[in-house]
This record gives sequence, C-alpha cells and structure tokens, in this order.
Amino acid sequence: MVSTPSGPHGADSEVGRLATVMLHRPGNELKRLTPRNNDRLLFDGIPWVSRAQDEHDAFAETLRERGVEVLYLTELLTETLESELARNHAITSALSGLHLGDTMRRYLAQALRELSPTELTDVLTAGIRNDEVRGGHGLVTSLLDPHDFLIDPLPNLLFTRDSSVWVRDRVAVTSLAMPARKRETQLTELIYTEHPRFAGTRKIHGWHNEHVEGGDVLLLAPGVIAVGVGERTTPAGVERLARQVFHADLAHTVLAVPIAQERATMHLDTVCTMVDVDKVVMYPNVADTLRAVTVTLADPGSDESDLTLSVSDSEPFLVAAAKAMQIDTLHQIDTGLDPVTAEREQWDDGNNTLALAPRVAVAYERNDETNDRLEDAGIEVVRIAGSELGSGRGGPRCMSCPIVREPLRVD
Ligand SMILES: NC(=[NH2+])NCCC[C@H](N)C(=O)O
Repeated sequence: MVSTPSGPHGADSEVGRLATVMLHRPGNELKRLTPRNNDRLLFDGIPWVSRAQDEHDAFAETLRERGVEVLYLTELLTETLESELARNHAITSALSGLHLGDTMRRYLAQALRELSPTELTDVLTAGIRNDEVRGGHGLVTSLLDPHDFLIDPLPNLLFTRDSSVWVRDRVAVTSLAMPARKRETQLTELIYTEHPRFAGTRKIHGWHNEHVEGGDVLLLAPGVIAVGVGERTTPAGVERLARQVFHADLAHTVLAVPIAQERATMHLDTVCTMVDVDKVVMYPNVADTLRAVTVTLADPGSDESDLTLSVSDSEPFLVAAAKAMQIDTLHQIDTGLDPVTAEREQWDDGNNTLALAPRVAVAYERNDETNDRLEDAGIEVVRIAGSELGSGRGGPRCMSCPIVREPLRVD
C-alpha cells in the first residue's frame, strides 16, 4: 500500500517530538562488503548481516513504541518505481557511470526495464557484479574483474541522515562527497520528486550542487542551523545552503562550524548532537576548540545568487550558538570522561544521539560512560544495540532522517 501523508512534513529543530522518520533496513547491499572493498565502501569491518538486521529491527521497534511512524527508504522507493517515468529515470541515472561502456549500458537498460519495482529496488541498492550479468558481454566485461561492480552497491544507505535533510517544510537533497555514496541521492531525489506522499514538496539544494551532507546539518533552533565543514561539507557547500535557506526564509542564521577532516569526525553529528532545547552532548576532546562563524543575511538582493551574506569573525561554537538561538547558554553536558575513554566512545558514536523529544535520546548501549553521564544530567537514554550496525561508523542519528518533528512548544 502506498504510504500517504499523515500531515505536513518537516522539522525545525533537533528535539521537537519525532513523529515520522525514514530509515533504511540493511539488506543485500551489506552482503557485498568484502575485505577488498570495505575501505572504499566506507565500512570499517564486514558486518554480520542478519545480526545487523535484528539490531535495526529492534531500533525501529523502539521508535514505534514511542509513537514514531517509521518509513523505510526501500518501501518508498519501490512504491515510487511503480511509475514508468520514475523507473526510466532511475535506470538512466544508475547507468550513467562512465565505467560501463555503451554495449553494457544498452544491455542493462533493457534488462532492468523488465524487472518488477521490488527487483529493481534490489538492484539499485545492492548493485550488480560483472559476473552476474547474462548478456551485454564484450570489451568491458572481458577487461573488468568478474567481481567488479557494474552498478555499485550502496551499503551506506543505512545512514539516511546524510542523503536528505528537511529544513522546515522543504527537503534538501544533499550532495555527497564520497564517490561510494554519490548514487544515494539519485534515490532520495526520485522519492521526493515522484512518490505521491511527497507530491508538492518543495526542494532545496540537490546532488549537482556543492557538497553538503545531512550529518553536518543541525537544526539548533527554529531559524538557526549549524553546518559542519570538514571532510564532507565544503565551505562552498555551506555558502550555497545559507543562500538557499535565507532566500526561502527558512532560517535567519547559519553557523559554519569547521571540524577536523578525518574519518572519526566525518560529520558534525559525530562530535555533537542536541538532547534538549538548550543542551548538547559533545565530544570532550573537541569541546574547547570547536568554533563557529556566524552567517546572516546582509541584503536580500533579488535572488539567491545575488543576496549578500554577512560573515562574522569566528567565536567559540557554544557562544555563537547561544547568541543565534537567543538563549543565555547552550549547555554542554559534562561527560567528564578521560581523553582515552572519550576517544573510544566517540569512535563508537557515543555523541551521535537521536532525540525523540526534549530530554529523551536514543543512543548505542555500548557507550556506558557517556550514557551514564547523560542520565546524570537528566536525559532519558533509550539504549539500542549496535555492535554490527556500528561497523559502518554511524549511530542512531546517522541512521535516521526525521521527516516530521512537532514544532517546539513555547513555554
Ligand atoms: N551522519 C553520519 N555521521 N553518518 C555516518 C556515515 C558513515 C558512513 N560510513 C560514511 O562514511 O559516510
């Protein structure tokens, strides 16, 4: 059954009650990971797939028990692919890679057209290996290794946070920096463009623009967006996003937050997430050095490219954020961890929490110390298992794309 909207979509904070979320249950794409390709495909190990699925099912069930509507990316995609237009579009974009050659491209275009929407979803997510095709043989197939992919699998689809992000009632289809993830946004763009549930949704950004990844985007408060700039989101990406949100009146302030260009801190949400309207949990080893540049609108100009931005000097992140949010203090929960424990728990996504409401956050159970400190600070920690899920270096926030959060009540 095609899922239908339960109300308007969108989110304007990190902590408003989570009503609808998009997840991706790990599937056949994880079975593609081998010790030869896991680095390129951005996994730090080879997950035990059925256990990862069990952990993910438990995560989804935890959300449902708390009243969250869970949508699955692959179900939305399969429903989208009922339309011939969407199917053709999906096939053309999946085959646009320059490693294919026309002989194979022509063969695959025909073969994929014959698949059912469910089968096509499987190919679009799990990819196709050279030794799995029955036709189209020729120069390309003979020169590639039998195990090379003609269509790459998308194991990082699990991290739905990164490939789209809602800002108020608009959805930003992002532009992913790593080659292994680029194709993910072909799928999110197709869903938001063609799925009946999202008919009429206005979009910003897009995969063809400068790099911005959803894991870098934090909706600190209505009108205030922090954007990490590092391995994934570029300085030009944050400028583009700022122009768009100002032009569309989705925000009045964007904080650009430089983060180390390293795997451990690939997104801002690996070091800092919100657990209350005025509280963050932050990796202690960066807490003293994290800074932000405040970007506001100096002159609206006549269009997005013509508006003038005002850019401040850099300030400590918490100071700049509190000012923009118009609150006295944005509190950092003091985890008091020694640097080694802090580093271990940050690596295992201890700071990557998903708020279900103010002071209620989902976290991986393994990060005992961070979780205890959160509880000491009055946060209800909803613990989930993630031993297998975590091998892709992502926690509860990375694995979720909020589609509806209730607006925060003004008390
Ligand atoms: N929002 C996040 N922190 N996402 C984590 C993504 C992890 C994924 N393996 C990658 O390297 O891209």
